[in-house]
Amino acid sequence: MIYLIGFMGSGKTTVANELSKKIHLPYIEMDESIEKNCGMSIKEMFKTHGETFFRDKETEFLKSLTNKAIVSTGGGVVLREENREYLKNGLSIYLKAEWKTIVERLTSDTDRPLWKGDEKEKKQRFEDRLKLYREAANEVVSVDWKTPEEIADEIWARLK
Ligand SMILES: Nc1ncnc2c1ncn2[C@@H]1O[C@H](COP(=O)(O)OP(=O)(O)OP(=O)(O)O)[C@@H](O)[C@H]1O
Ligand SMILES: O=C(O)C1=C[C@@H](O)[C@@H](O)[C@H](O)C1
Ligand SMILES: [Mg+2]
Repeated sequence: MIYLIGFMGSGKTTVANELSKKIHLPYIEMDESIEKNCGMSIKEMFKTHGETFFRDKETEFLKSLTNKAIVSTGGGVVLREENREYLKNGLSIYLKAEWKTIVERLTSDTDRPLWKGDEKEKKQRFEDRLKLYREAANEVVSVDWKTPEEIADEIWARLK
């Protein structure tokens, strides 16, 4: 299993799509799959059942995958230690983005329930997560100033 991990907006979905075409492996979108399984959007899930409910579903889904695939994970999948250990046992690639890159990409986003609050709150969440991504990663790839294709090529080169 190849897991792409990283903060919201780092490009996991975009790069998973690109990598999938390159190496002919199916790609799974964790957020979307969980939404489908639960019959509601993540935004709705946070609102009606709370974050813990979503995090339980996330761990459950992560551990349920069996067939080899590229998995675009949710940005917060690294919050639980058991998930970090699980990811590290596969092949997990951390798409590392600068704060500035994230802000540029998510400026007008309203769908991500944890992309909220003032700039300071969002930046704090970003900084608190950095060490968790590193802890869960087998490989780190910087994504700033690179096209999705260049990033997919770099990942592919490291996998060979
Ligand atoms: N390398 C890139 N260069 C320029 N724009 C990019 C790049 N990668 C992603 N983007 C853009 O940034 C935004 C966020 O990307 P994407 O949805 O792939 O991130 P994500 O890591 O999957 O986020 P989330 O964790 O919230 O699902 C999208 O609008 C996407 O088109
Ligand atoms: O960073 C996070 O905690 C999240 C990222 C998204 O991918 C979703 O999984 C959800 O919005 C939570
Ligand atoms: Mg995504």
